[in-house]
Parts: sequence; C-alpha cells; structure tokens
Amino acid sequence: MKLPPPFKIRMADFLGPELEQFIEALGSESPVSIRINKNKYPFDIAYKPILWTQTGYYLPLRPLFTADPLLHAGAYYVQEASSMFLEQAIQQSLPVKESMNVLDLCAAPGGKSTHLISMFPADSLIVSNEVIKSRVPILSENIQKWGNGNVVVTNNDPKEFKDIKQFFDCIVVDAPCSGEGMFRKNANAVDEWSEDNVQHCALRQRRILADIWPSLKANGILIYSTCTFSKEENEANLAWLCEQYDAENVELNLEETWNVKESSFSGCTGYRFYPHRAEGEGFFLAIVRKKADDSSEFKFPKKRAKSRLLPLEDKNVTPFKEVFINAGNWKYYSKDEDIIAVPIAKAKEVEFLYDSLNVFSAGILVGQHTKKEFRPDHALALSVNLNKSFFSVIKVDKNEALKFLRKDDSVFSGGSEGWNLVEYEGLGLGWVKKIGHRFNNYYPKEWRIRLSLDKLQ
Ligand SMILES: C[S@@+](CC[C@H](N)C(=O)[O-])C[C@H]1O[C@@H](n2cnc3c(N)ncnc32)[C@H](O)[C@@H]1O
Repeated sequence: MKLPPPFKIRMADFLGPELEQFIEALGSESPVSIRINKNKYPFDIAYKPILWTQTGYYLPLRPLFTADPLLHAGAYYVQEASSMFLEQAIQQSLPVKESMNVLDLCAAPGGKSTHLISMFPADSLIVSNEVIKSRVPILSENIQKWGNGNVVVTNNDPKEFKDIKQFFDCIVVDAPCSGEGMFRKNANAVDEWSEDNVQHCALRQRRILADIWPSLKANGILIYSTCTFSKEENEANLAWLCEQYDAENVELNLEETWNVKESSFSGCTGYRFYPHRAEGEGFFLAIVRKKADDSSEFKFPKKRAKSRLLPLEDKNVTPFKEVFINAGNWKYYSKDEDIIAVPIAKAKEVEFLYDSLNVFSAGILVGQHTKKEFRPDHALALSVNLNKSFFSVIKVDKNEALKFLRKDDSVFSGGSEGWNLVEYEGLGLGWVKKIGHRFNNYYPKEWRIRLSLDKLQ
C-alpha cells in the first residue's frame, strides 16, 4: 500500500518503533467479522469470539454473504470488529436502566444502531439518524431486518435537534472522519487523504458535537468515535469538548488481551485500535458524561398542534391487533393508508419526535388497511414480535429462499389463499400472496438479490 508521506510521519509520532508493524498490518487481509442478532438467532456459534463483545465473531474466510438467507432475515450484521467496542462503552459507563432515550446521530448504514438496539431493553427508544438522504434507505433496511419496534429513523442535520433539549440519556456520535483506519479496507480513503482534509474533518466534528450537546440529559453520556488516527479528530476534539462544555471524561477498564491502546491528552482519555495490535480496523472511541444540572430537564411541550401521526381508535385496530405476540404492548397510528405500531412505553416520545424531526420511519410499519383487505408490510414479516400463528406460513429451503429473495416468481408448494409468510430456518423473509395457483412475490424490489442463482450456489 502506498501511504502518503505526511501520514507516515504522523503515524511515526504515535507509534515510534511500532510503525513498521503497523504498515505491515495495513498490507494484510482485513479480518471478517459478524455480530449476531440474539433475538433472531439465539444459538451457540462455533467461530472465534471477538473479545470486547458478547455477540461478535471472526469468520475464517469471507463467504458470499449475499448468498446467505440468514443475512437477509436479520440473523446477523456484517461489522468490522473494532467498532463493536461500543458495547464496552455502554456497559461500563451507563447503568442501563429501563426506558432510556438513545440517539445514534451519524447512523448509516446502521452498524452501531443495530448494536445499540441489542444492548438496550425493549422499553427504550433508539433514534437512528442520518443526515445524508441517499444513505437513509440502507439504514432503514438494516434496522427493519434487525426487527425491533422501538426505533425511529430520522433524516436530520445535527443542528435540527436544537429544540430537543436534554432528551437523550445516551448519544453516540460516530463522526464522519478522514478514514485513516479504513485504509486497508478502502483504497479510495488513501487517495482522498490530505492534511487539509484532516483539519476539515476535525472542524466538522466539533460543529456536530456542539450542535448535539444540548440534546443530552444531565448525567447522560456521549460516546464519540471515529475510524481515524489523527489526534486532531480524536484526542484534541475530546479535550475541546471537555473544556468547552460541562463534560467530564469517563474512563474504561481494559483487558490486556484486547490490545487496545489507552491514549491521554490534556487530561482526557480515549481508546485506540491499531490493526497491528487488536484484531480489527483502526478506530478511536471516547466517552464523556454531562455534568449534573437539573435546571433544564426535558418537558414535553404543553400545547401542540395536531400531530402528524393519528392514533387509531381501538375498534379500528381489531382486524390486525393479533399480528404481534405481545399484542397489548403497541399503540397504533394511521398515516394515509399506512398503519404504524409503536411500543406504548415510548408512544409519547415517538409522537413528539414525529412532529419535531424529519422522520423516515417509526416503530413497525404493520401494513395498509384498504377497503378491500389488510395488506401486511415487509417490516412486519421481519419483526421479532410477529405472531406467526396469525398467518399462514410457507417454510422454504435455501434454494427456494434465494429464489424468493431474487424476487423470482417461483411456485411454492402449500400455503393458503391470500397472504403467506415465507419462512427460512424459523425466520420470516417476507410475504407472498396466493391467488388460485399463482404466488405473487412481495419482496421489496429495491432489496432483491441481483446475482443470478448459479452465482449464488
Ligand atoms: C462513520 S459513518 C457512520 C457509520 C455508522 N455509525 C455505522 O456504524 O454503521 C459517519 C456517518 O456520518 C454521516 N455524516 C456526514 N456528514 C455529516 C454531518 N455533517 N453531520 C452528521 N453526520 C454526517 C455520513 O453520511 C455517515 O453516514
């Protein structure tokens, strides 16, 4: 790998005699790792565990992930190992109580968001935000596949959270950065690297932190991470945050076997992952807690204009109330023909966010209720709370699953007239509608596998 000389000089400053090992590691293959969705796949895994998380594993080789229906069913997420250190940050710095509000501010494509969803109890609310509009659909797809209803996906600039003060118990800022830690995975990152870009990224990160700081509750924690090594984007920004705001740095206990490097600057400590030390890509993470200040606790606005989300009356819910196993835990809303289900425990928060932000999706899109029928939505098929006994189920093998995921008009056997859930290894993949002898495939066309069947075998 041809590294920019000024980058090498910078790294020599950090690493001294370890520089050669670091450069050698950049020339080696990246480890391949996944994180399991225990709600969907609660089985023992035979692969080598990632040391700083309960649900991450290294794979010996990179398989063709597209050809695995379990990936499409949300049984796991393909994620770089160092990023899963987020779990230590949450576990060690936040006594996870019930009913928390969590924000993942820079969320696409959804690695940290799906991890946060797994870590917080179901009565918490995860807001997964992405400012770049074109990146929101892939974020939403990954969240839907994960299958939880306590999530709101938003498309806002950090500064648009200005009226949501002291609302979040935890904010994750996985900031856009110069990407030095991804040089091994992404050759473009090397070409795009420059000293100017490092400075540009550092300033943008400060703006993001400043914009979102008021949204953090007193005593709440903010987790700041990047996939880069530059001090400007990491320790210097952490120190700036502590100096500028009522923030105190939180330290973590590290196991020696993790090979994570503690890094202190101006009295603040963060954690660095180097590819020649820890088995993962370059990564930096640091935590701050907002110092207590009870003066401006979050309060829901008193007088509100009519909400854009209209609650459904009980009598209108009856036709689909049993679609969830925990039927009593949901509040239903209508938006045009769509029916949206939101956990009752966080309904008030979701309504508030719906009217304050640019919400892409909230809770589970249950389906559409037309004059003719109730049409289940794809998100419902992927829900971990789906009540399968409410629907007719067609179990498929791997080959049939792949045909279904390609959106082929394959003929299934069995099933009932009307809507059928297609299930692979116990997990919902989507819907087909049987009309006479015909099966119509309702897999979302934007999500379909584009490779031919022979390439998938
Ligand atoms: C490192 S990536 C996030 C990766 C993600 N957290 C994950 O784990 O899958 C940074 C994200 O920040 C977004 N971003 C870019 N500019 C931004 C800005 N000015 N404010 C907030 N987010 C921004 C990018 O679009 C990108 O999705």
